[in-house]
Amino acid sequence: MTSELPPLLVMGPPALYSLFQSQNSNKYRFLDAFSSNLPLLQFLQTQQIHPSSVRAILCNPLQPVTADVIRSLPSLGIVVTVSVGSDHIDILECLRRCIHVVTLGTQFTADVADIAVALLIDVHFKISAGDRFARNWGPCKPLASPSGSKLGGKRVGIIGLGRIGGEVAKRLEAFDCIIMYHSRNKNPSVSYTFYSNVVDLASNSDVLVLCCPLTEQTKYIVNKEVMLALGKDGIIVNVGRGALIDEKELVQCLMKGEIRGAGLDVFENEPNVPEELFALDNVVLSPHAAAYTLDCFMDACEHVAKSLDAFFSSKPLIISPIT
Ligand SMILES: O=CC(=O)O
Repeated sequence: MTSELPPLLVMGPPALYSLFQSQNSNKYRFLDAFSSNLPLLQFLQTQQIHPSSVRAILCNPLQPVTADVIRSLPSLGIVVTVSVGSDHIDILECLRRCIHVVTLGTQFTADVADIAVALLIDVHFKISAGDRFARNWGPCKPLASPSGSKLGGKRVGIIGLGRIGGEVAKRLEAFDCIIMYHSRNKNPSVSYTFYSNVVDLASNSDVLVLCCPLTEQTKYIVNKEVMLALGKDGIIVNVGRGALIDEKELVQCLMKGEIRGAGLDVFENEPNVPEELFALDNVVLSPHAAAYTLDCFMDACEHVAKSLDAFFSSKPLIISPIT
């Protein structure tokens, strides 16, 4: 019976799909390529699936959908990713083959913006560092050093004022922060100061929040020059992609006190996190989990289900713009 279901090649950790899988196990035969160590074609062989019968991939940023993967599946017609970003998918190859690429729309926006603000507050007020301190607080220990200054009035430079960046701005305005931004284009519908140059934005900011997609143009958009321009009182928050920052330089700047701190949800070579960061109290780390609530997952599942249903019944797809 299950062998008659259309195969759905799953590329990404099963935990991310378990909810979707539990709701749709009667519709698709789930092929967990992520947990297999075999090359794709060999894996399919072990499942007795011919490559030409795979028409759909469900993926997430932890496993790339490369041109080689796409080329090995001659009937592939859709790649659905449980993410807003699509940098893990070879989009050019998909375009060349007219393969639909479906990303999430607004399902993760609010949670990611909330976590960006949470990371900033944590780094600024040293909440996680204070938590570690409090657990070993003894009568002879000095109090932790004060956190410096108020969050209100801080100049926050947002890199990428899209849906998530806009929500971060809205939240931080409520904390009386002064918002400024860098984006591909100036947004005429907001009054925040626009900087076309990231170094200029950094020199005029106390905090940089990275919310933009990773592309050839944005890789290492925060390099050493930008970090030095931000300066030793500056904080960086990254909820975009690890490779938006030159991570080696970031580690050096944090260790040398050339910037004040960082709140990081994403890393350049996930799941590897630079070990030097573990000993630093001015860093708050999060395992690419900014959109990790059940609510988000339920919304994402609905979107994925609708997209795959539409594809397999040849109906129009709801396609979010690729960012
Ligand atoms: O990383 C998560 C996403 O792109 O949604």
